[in-house]
Amino acid sequence: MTSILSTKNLNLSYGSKQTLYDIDFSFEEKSVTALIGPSGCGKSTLLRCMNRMNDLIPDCKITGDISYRGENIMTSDPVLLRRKIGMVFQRPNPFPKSIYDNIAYGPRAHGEKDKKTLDAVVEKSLKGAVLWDEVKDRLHESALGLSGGQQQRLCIARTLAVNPDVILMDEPCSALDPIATAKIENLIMDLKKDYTVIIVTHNMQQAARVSDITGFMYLGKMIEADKTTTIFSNPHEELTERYITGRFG
Ligand SMILES: Nc1ncnc2c1ncn2[C@@H]1O[C@H](COP(=O)(O)OP(=O)(O)OP(=O)(O)O)[C@@H](O)[C@H]1O
Repeated sequence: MTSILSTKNLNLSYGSKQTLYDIDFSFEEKSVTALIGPSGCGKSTLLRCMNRMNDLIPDCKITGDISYRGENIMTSDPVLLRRKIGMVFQRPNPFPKSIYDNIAYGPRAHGEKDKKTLDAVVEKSLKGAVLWDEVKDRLHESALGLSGGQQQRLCIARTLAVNPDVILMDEPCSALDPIATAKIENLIMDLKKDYTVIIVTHNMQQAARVSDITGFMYLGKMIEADKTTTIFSNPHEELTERYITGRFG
């Protein structure tokens, strides 16, 4: 396995409140990594560091290194970085536009004007997010008319449309019912053939089902990270065991 993103001595504070402590972590290419841990332990904060979403938060101070394919992300262009490291949020957030225009938005913003090319990107991205068959006959209808689960797959398709390398997912199923959740989970397992996926989840069964590697965080520290099967069957740290057996959190 090859490391695609890594952190070294990563510390982060919001104002005077330190939230991440000395995180040393490597994310492996074309695999699914789940970040788990009790509420407030810093999972989303760590995820947001990976495409510099925390830059948008005033008073957020980061020290240490984060590298993406060997390059320091703190000195790279954040717009290009976010194209390569896309993000899917907790609540589906389609634009109030047609299904087609949601997907074409990113490529157009990057200068693509050719209709045939855009048509092909829209089809490929929707197929990649396993949504094409459900929407191919209504591409020019509003995305807001889709169900919650369809909207979340649309948001994943919108991320795929700009040809990312890594997809960050922050609790992507927390607003969805079990059937829609199962579809997204299957999609995540499919996506790792072509992409690196990092997912924050509160749902330990979900982490166990979809991820190859799991990192357990507690109070801003990465307590333990290992193969998901090891974390859930034979964790090294007692704290991890207590968390995964439901004794706290
Ligand atoms: N924009 C912000 N400004 C100030 N503090 C923040 C901000 N975002 C998060 N925090 C604080 O940082 C800590 C970690 O939050 P974070 O959202 O990363 O945790 P989490 O593990 O993802 O939690 P949850 O599982 O509840 O989403 C919390 O104490 C939170 O209140």
